Formats: sequence, C-alpha cells, structure tokens
Amino acid sequence: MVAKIFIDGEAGTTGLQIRERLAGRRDLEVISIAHDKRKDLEERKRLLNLADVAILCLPDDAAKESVSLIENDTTKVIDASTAHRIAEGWAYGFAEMDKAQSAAIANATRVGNPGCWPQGAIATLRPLVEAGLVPADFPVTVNGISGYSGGGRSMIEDYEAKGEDANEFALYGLTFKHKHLPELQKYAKLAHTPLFQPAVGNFRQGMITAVPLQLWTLAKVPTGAELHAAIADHFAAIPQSFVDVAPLSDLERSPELNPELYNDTNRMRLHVFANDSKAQALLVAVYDNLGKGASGAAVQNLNLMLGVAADTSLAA
Ligand SMILES: NC(=O)C1=CN([C@@H]2O[C@H](COP(=O)(O)OP(=O)(O)OC[C@H]3O[C@@H](n4cnc5c(N)ncnc54)[C@H](OP(=O)(O)O)[C@@H]3O)[C@@H](O)[C@H]2O)C=CC1
Ligand SMILES: CC(=O)N[C@@H](CCC(=O)OP(=O)(O)O)C(=O)O
Repeated sequence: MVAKIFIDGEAGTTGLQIRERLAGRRDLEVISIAHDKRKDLEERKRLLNLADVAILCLPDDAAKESVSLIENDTTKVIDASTAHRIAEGWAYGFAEMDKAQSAAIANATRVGNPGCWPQGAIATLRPLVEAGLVPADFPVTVNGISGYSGGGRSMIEDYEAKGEDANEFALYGLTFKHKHLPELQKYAKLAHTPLFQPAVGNFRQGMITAVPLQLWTLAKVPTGAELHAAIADHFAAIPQSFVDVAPLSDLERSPELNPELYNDTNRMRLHVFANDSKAQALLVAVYDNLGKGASGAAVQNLNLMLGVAADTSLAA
C-alpha cells in the first residue's frame, strides 16, 4: 500500500523541510494542497480525512483546529506544534528517550512531535534521573543557542533582512515561561520547572543545549565517568537510535561544540564534560533544530508509524 501523507502547513519552515525529506520516497504519496487554498477549511478537512498520516506544521491553534476536522478513525496525526506534546492520548515523539518509546510511537494514532529545545536536555538528564545519579528535585538550569530558523518564517525574514546588522547573540525566554518548559519537565522526569535560558544567534540553522551541574550540592556526588556511563548505557540500549554519545573528554575547548555540525541530518550527539575534584559537570547536546529538532524527528516518527526504515536526512 502507498500511504497518503498530508502536510498541513507544507509551505512553512518545518513543512518544507519534511517535504524535501520525503521527496523520492516510493512507499508514500504526499497529497498537496493548492497554495491559494492552504487556509481553506473545507479543503484542509477533505485532505486531512483522505490522508493515512497528517503531519501538522502549523501554529498551535491551527493544529488544534486540524485535529478537530478529522472525522474518521483512520487518519493518524503527527503534530509538530506545541499543542499536544503533554496531552492525554498522545505519544511523545522523541523515540530515543526510552527503550519503549519507538514502539509507543509505532502503535500510536496521535504523536506530538517534540520541541527542538527540550530534546537535548531530556536526552542528557532523563538517563541520569532514572539512574538515580541526579535527583528529580535537582535545581536544573538549561542553557542553549539556536539558529534563527527556530523562530519560523517571520524570524528568518527578520534576520535575513538585517544581515550582518542582526544581533549576533540574543538572550530570550526572560520571563521564564518558555512554551517548551512543560514537556521538558515532564519527560526529563524533573520535580520542578527548570530555569531555561535560551539564545538565538545570527546563523540560520543548528543548535546546542547545555546543562550545568553543581554536583557538590548532592549528598552522593557522582563522578563524570558515572554520568557518562549512565548516558552511554541508556542510548546503547535504544533500537534504531539517531542519538550517539561522544567519549568522555577533558578538553578545554572542543571543535565538536559547533551548533551547525549536524545540519540537514537527523543526528544528535551528546557530550559530558566534568571536573571530579570540583564536583562540577556540563551535559551538552548538539543537533539541527530543523533536523532532529523538528523535521527529521517528524520523518523518523512517520517511518515508525508506517513500519518502514527509510532515510530521515535531507538529500545531499
Ligand atoms: N522552526 C522550528 O525550528 C520548529 C518549529 N516547530 C513548530 O512547527 C510549527 C510550524 O512552525 P514553522 O514551520 O517554524 O512556522 P512557519 O511560520 O514557518 O510556517 C507555518 C505555516 O503554517 C501556515 N498557516 C498558518 N496558519 C494557518 C492556518 N490557519 N491554516 C493553514 N495554514 C496555516 C503558514 O502560512 P502563512 O505563512 O501563509 O501564514 C505557514 O506556511 C509551529 O507550531 C512551530 O512551533 C517545531 C519545532 C521546531
Ligand atoms: C530561536 C527560536 O525562537 N526558537 C523557538 C523554537 C520554536 C519551536 O521549536 O517550536 P515548537 O515549540 O513548536 O517546537 C523558540 O524558542 O520559541
């Protein structure tokens, strides 16, 4: 059977990248909406109900509207927006977060594709909380930098119009209410809301998250090697993982901490840096905000739902 895929919001940043990743696939047919009808409720409803899988690349309200337009019980949904990531009845689309998650996604009819920011912090923190090396009530801070494509079409247009005059490094999230906090807290298994301090840089694509740990505050202080082993063991046990773990390093600087290193792939690479005598560590994830952060993850989830092992990267 050739599966019918409808990307609602196919002309946007995430939608376009998914289309490109699906170009050339013979196991599926992308059913497209005419550009002048992309906001026409009746036409969207027709295509949503015709599709085997609908991928929503829309603002939250429009994504909720799309779900409400589905009248059959055959259309499966992957929602790239924030609307359903912690919602009842929806599987969280970060396949590597748990040994059982790829099966949960494969069997789901509704999948909430993860936010770009939470994935790096969940990937590094969740294995440590599960291993009991970092307590669930640890006062976690998450820092990071993202390319400006993370802000969608309006931010891309703004940065590209300003060119070299655009802010090189802009801190934001300054009210500590970022929309990714609920999923980050829930799936990293944290008891308290982390302090999340993101930044956007004057480059298009790619991101880094960094979680500093003041380990000396703990009653039982884990070593860097113990943190690294827990994270490495977690990902070694994950089937079809796109996340890998760099060797424990004592470098002062690392050329691998380049946010653009994995652009156009679905890869994520994790790093642990630690100083045991100071009882301090830093957990880092490097990936593409439009790849593993959005479109790559959506195609990975689609493949799981269709039961196929197909490519998730952009063609070279
Ligand atoms: N960019 C990123 O790195 C990531 C984005 N996401 C999420 O994915 C979703 C899409 O984001 P992104 O691609 O960046 O956004 P864009 O602004 O680039 O694209 C959104 C698309 O949706 C269309 N659209 C808006 N309202 C409606 C509507 N009512 N009916 C039909 N189409 C509509 C827009 O059309 P028009 O422009 O003509 O208004 C546009 O084509 C968002 O929820 C975002 O938060 C998730 C992870 C990462
Ligand atoms: C640089 C920048 O502005 N990034 C966006 C990430 C948006 C995103 O990932 O959207 P979802 O929540 O739908 O996943 C932000 O921090 O809001």
